[in-house]
Amino acid sequence: MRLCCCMFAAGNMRKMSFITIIVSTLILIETATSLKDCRKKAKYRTIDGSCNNLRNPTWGKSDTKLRRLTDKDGYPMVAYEDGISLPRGYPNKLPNPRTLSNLVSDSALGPKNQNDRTRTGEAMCFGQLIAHDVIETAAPSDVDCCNKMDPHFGNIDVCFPFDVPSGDSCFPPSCKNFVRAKAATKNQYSPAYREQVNLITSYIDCSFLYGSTKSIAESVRQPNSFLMKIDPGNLLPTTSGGGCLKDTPKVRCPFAGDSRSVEVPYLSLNHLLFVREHNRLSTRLRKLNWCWSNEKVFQETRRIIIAQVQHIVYNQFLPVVLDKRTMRKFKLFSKKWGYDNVYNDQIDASVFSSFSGAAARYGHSQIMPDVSELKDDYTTVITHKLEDTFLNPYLWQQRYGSKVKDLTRSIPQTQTQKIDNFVVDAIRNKLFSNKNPPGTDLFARNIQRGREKGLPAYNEWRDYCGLGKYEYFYQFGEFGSALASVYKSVDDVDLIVGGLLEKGICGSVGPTFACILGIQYSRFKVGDRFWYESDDPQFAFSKAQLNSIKKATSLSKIWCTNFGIELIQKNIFKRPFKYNRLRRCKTLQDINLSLWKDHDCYGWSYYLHYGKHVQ
Ligand code: HEM
Ligand SMILES: [Ca+2]
Repeated sequence: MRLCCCMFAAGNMRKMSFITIIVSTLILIETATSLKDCRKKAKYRTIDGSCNNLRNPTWGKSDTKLRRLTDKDGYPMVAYEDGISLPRGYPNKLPNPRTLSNLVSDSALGPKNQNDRTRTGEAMCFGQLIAHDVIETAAPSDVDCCNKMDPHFGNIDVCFPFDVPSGDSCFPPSCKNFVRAKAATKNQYSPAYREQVNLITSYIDCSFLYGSTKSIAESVRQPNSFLMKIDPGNLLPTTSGGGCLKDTPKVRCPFAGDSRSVEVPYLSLNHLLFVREHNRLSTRLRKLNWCWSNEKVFQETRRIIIAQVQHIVYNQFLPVVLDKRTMRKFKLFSKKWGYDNVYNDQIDASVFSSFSGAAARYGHSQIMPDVSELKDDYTTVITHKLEDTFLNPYLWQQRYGSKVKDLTRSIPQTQTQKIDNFVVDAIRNKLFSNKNPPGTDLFARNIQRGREKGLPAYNEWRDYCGLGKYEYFYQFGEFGSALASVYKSVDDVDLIVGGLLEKGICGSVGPTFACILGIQYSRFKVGDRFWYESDDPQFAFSKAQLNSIKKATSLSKIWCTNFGIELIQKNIFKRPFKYNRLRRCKTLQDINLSLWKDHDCYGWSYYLHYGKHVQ
């Protein structure tokens, strides 16, 4: 057994190049079996992301495996303790995650004011929405790993709970439940190591709005219509059951294209934004092109909304996450005008594990401690503690959504927390405390998640990114000695811990996370056949339409139009300063939908009215 462990020690396993060969074989086999199902000339994306890549139709599809990057020698970036499935450091080679969380991410250890000087609350909220467009790792929800009576208790394949050590300032010594992400089912072509499953489409395709499966896609749409379902008050539609707080009246739990929409009000409001935008644009398209079928109006609207979101992500959102050099290095900005044929069918856009398990979670450090309302005088503020709002739709649902305007007026005016190693108490000490008291610690969970997913340690990623490994703890800066007190080696430091301790340029993420995010966001773009700047005649926008999307799309305009906000700055992710001052909503440009006027409809209309068909 000992021998076996040595053989498969985390580092050694990466030297097993046959795994890479097996992975590529697997992909080819998947391709061969499902290519025939693809409609090669389809104008619209499939809901589940299949057939985006015509050579490998399952790339980026929902309900497929997460990927691993391969290092320069072609070995996968994976680091299970036994090389196959045991969490990195298992059973006790690495520090307790809660101890680490207390040592490096307790906001009491940081400066008094941890607000970001330039970024707004929406920089955080939209970050979560986009994270929920690309990744939802499958995990069982009904297991209690701290309960001896649970059939999975003590089974490391399923359970990986952690202890709260004595002397904790918030929790009594106790066991914290932690269930491992579901292992993907294996077949003869699978890699030897455990892999996880992404339940949603990896593409930036607004699956948070339209769903990643046929059944969700159907349930969010109004039957026989081009519209999305809404509730009275123009709110998210509701259902009985769902993941809401148990005090929520039985039939009032909201649902959306992604199952996590009710996690926090910030997120629900962002979901609501795009439901409203879909209904706004589709209603206008229907008026413009009365001869289109409901399905055509729906799909054309979907295509425009996805283009808007892709444009916002790459030109407005990512620049507040990544420094300019990284944006340029990975060619993330769109071209100012016209088409840009970036598509490369060799690039797999599927999410890889260290993106979802660590780097893309940078946003947890940005979460603000309050949800606030801002009245229309733009000075009166009412705040609600974040911990009272988890899984609770009451705030924005009450009185047919009467508070939606005040809540959404506030988000672009509040400051987000800095991207750093500190995490607010609501998230680190009270996560879901209103559902399962006394709650849990999201930072500790992130550490535990990285280990159970076999993510290579921080230093491996520094090496991968060409940044050079750290040799001494002092290189981690002010928290180096805290790390030295619990880790045995610099090489052991967890990716999420080291990544968030790095300082980025002008408040963006540090170099290791910039590298991981840069690679993944480049793949989302270059690996997406339906990328909005494509000139593929099968589905491309006309040049005029594309230029209108580029020129007139801003999240600020979509926000103020759909929420009825009077004043907003042009760049919603940055606070209103000199060059980004507050202005009237109507002064911001809107997409020019008349460019979607279908002259065929007008020909028919003329024919019906005047008995003569003109083209
Ligand atoms: C606003 C409050 C937020 C809450 C309450 C929250 C909560 C959570 C929770 C409970 C998880 C699962 C943790 C685990 O067990 O592994 C999670 C995962 C994640 N979060 Fe957040 N989060 C928030 C905001 C954000 C933001 C702002 C971002 C990014 C900018 C983000 C990115 C992610 C990512 C990428 C994952 C991994 C998803 C997966 O693999 O399924 N979250 N979050
Ligand atoms: Ca998606």
